[in-house]
Amino acid sequence: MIQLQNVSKVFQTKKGPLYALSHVSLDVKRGEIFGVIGYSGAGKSTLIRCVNLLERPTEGKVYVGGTELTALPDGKLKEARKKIGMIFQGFNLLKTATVYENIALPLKLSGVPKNEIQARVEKYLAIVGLEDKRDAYPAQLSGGQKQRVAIARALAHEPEVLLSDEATSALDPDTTEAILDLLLKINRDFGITILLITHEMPVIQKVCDRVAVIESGEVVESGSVLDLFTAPQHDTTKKFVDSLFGHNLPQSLLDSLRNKGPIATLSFVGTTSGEPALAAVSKKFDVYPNVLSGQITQLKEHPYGRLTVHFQGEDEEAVKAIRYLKEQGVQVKGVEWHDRKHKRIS
Ligand SMILES: Nc1ncnc2c1ncn2[C@@H]1O[C@H](COP(=O)(O)OP(=O)(O)OP(=O)(O)O)[C@@H](O)[C@H]1O
Repeated sequence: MIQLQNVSKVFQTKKGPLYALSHVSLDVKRGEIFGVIGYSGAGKSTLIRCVNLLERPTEGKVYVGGTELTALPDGKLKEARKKIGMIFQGFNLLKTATVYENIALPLKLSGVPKNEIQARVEKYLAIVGLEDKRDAYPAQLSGGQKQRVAIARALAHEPEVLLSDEATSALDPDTTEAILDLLLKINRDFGITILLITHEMPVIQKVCDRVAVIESGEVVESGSVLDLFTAPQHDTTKKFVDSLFGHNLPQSLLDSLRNKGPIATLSFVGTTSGEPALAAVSKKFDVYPNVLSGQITQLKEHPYGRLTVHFQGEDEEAVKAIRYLKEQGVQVKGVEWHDRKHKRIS
């Protein structure tokens, strides 16, 4: 549905050319929610603005719905952009216009007939749950309500694609949840393909099917959210995933426990695989697994758990226990022994 082929964007600065994007290729499939995550300055805004050509790539091709936008003359580009809605961190509402007018005016400008405008505004205000605010001004709304108006404004053009530029970054956690639920609903009920950029891993975790990690203008890793959570390859991806699971156990505790058996990080997908396997370990082997910290979290489709476990007992028994867990499909990582010389577990 959205394809970036070898897209680069170079800004000319006083210090010379700056590659905000460097040979980026992405393929977002129809109907999916695709996230791009990266730290500040990684190139996220430039990337999303290249999709609707708010920013024109210096090099490369951009396709939306099979049309190469980068090849269109201005008139046709304007038409093609109607298929692409966009929402922003700062909402971008007209302060002097009511909620109704904020949604209606852009429709009028793009030539939608008057009776159709009213029907659409009412329909999409109902979908975002703001029928009672139609005559309010933006200043009279909360951040979450402003973003709902912006979403209704985007949907009123009945786009095939919605671009979300850090849409929840200015919102508190509860409001973020509610807006993300609304994006999930829009994706599910209208089949709208969503491309979002964010620096927040919980956003990726909650709504995305696939994700690309961007750093210094380059995609350093991409894949399904599940694959990136369970087997991150690049250091930046690991940092993002770890940010959700930091354990912060005191070093003195870890040092003293390591003398009595290894400490390992277990990860598993689904509620059934990890915990029962761990419970079986104490019955099958002469080892006592103590959970030092842990979290089971919900990815869009699957529960995903990560536990830090101390295996108290003789090393030989701990080796067997860890091997057994791996056989049960549990990923075992970061095994720390007090004496590493004789341990290899495959
Ligand atoms: N118009 C511009 N002129 C010059 N440099 C720019 C311009 N726009 C962006 N840049 C630079 O391009 C790089 C990527 O910027 P971009 O805004 O895309 O990053 P980002 O990941 O969205 O960051 P943030 O999360 O802080 O918004 C940065 O080094 C930025 O300074």
